[in-house]
Amino acid sequence: MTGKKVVIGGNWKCNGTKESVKELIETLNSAGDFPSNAEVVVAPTALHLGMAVDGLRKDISVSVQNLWKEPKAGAWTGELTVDLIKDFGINWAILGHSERRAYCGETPEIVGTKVKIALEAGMKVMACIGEQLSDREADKTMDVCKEQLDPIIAAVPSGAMDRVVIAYEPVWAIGTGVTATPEQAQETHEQIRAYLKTKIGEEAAQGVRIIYGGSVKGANCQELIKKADIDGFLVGGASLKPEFKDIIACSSAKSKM
Ligand SMILES: O=C(CO)COP(=O)(O)O
Repeated sequence: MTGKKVVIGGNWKCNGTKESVKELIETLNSAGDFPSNAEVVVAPTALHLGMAVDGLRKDISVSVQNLWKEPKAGAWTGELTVDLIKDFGINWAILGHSERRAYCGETPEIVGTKVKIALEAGMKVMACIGEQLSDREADKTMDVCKEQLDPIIAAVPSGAMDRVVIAYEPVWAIGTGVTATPEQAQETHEQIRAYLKTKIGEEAAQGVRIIYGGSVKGANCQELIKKADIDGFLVGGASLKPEFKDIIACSSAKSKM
């Protein structure tokens, strides 16, 4: 049995109405006890953060989906700085999501800067990495992951690695219904952990939670979570549905390993 908690993240992306978010909060609040080894985090849109912070049961943490690359509030129209986020009682950030890399011009260096800002402010981070289909086909999966990982690892202040979760999300599996097979996901997670070992040492690398994202559902989470280097999930579409409860529940399989 590993001592690590299983991270189950729900990335709501740019979805939700006041009504649907209210319903989702009620569904999660009435979901019964979660496995004791599950760490559940949901990331609503910026507009719905307040509803989630006020409305969700206290064993569900709330995350932002992004934050600004400067630490202090000020003249940054349209942005959220880490001091405002923390003031709201929010301690988690998803950073470097592939959609932000692809559509908002976030380079590996910008992601590194944001990781540093969040960690220096005491927050926990789900730092996302992952290759495109063309990278995988060209056998470049780990080259891309390393390029994205390097600035993230370099950004971690001393002693803060336990607040970093690496979310491996192959872009070809996001929102497509095509999940990486448990074997494919395990293979890359294992390679990511091996690379982390070369950077931060064996013990620290073993402690890092590496979670998988890309078309995770109630129907496939059981097989994925059994894999040795899969320490949880970052869920998109299915996190907006009642089946998110089933994905949380599968954490218990890890406590038996
Ligand atoms: O991008 C994701 C989570 O951050 C995954 O999204 P889907 O679960 O909808 O494929």
